[in-house]
Amino acid sequence: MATLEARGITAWFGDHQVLDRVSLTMPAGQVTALIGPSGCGKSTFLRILNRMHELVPSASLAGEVLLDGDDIYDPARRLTDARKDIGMVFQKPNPFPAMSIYDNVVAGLKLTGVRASRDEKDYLVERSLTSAGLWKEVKDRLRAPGGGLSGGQQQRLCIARSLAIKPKVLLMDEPCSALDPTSTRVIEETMGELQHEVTIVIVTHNMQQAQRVSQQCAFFLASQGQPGHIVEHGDTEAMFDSPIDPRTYDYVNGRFG
Ligand SMILES: Nc1ncnc2c1ncn2[C@@H]1O[C@H](COP(=O)(O)OP(=O)(O)OP(=O)(O)O)[C@@H](O)[C@H]1O
Repeated sequence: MATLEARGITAWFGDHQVLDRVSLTMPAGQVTALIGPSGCGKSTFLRILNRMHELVPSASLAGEVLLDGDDIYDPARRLTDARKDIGMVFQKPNPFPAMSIYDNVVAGLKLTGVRASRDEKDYLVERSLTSAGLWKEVKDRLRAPGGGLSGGQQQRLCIARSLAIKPKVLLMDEPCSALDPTSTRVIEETMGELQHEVTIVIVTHNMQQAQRVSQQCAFFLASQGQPGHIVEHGDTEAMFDSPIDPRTYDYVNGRFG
């Protein structure tokens, strides 16, 4: 578990500036929700937090991302270290469909250069699936393909896959938007339990979800000619009950976006 701090993040795709000097502290052991209308740069910001932004050829950025004080963009740090410490779960569950549930969970180990014995893997699979709230449902069919699970189970499998490499931070980009309400509830409960072992940052369009799962919240906005920036951030309860900026009030009350 670690505190993630973005300082003065400005981002471009080619000459299109999409973020302007975004600074935000995402405290250890808490869930931070990033909210705001479509296109205001939430996903771009999230992808900057684990160095995925640089995978887009036209992308560039300025600013710093500090993980417990260490800049993840420091040239002396390896890219794989940032990815190992800061995991990501995407909108659409993306397990390897033909691979077994077991192998899906341990799939990230090789990629990050972690060697593990059979016993260690067995332990890691049970631990990660338990943390992701999926163990009881799959413990008798660990050799069945991951693609055979329901959408909600697949998303929890992806969470387990991320947890297996023991990240300090877990980034979640609209993790429930492809799921039904029951699966959404299960993922939200899982997040509540996970936050004691990993710092969570979630992008969500669902205001009720932001209120249910997060303790911190940041409202992003982009407007004509103005790149995405944070209008207001702070305690989730305060942001929803007594926002300072009228645009935050309008957004959290469903008046635009
Ligand atoms: N790969 C890309 N190449 C060029 N422009 C991009 C790329 N990805 C995003 N953008 C642009 O960057 C801006 C911010 O997009 P981003 O996806 O970060 O916003 P968002 O707030 O996450 O939106 P949504 O809520 O719809 O997912 C948009 O103008 C978008 O068109």
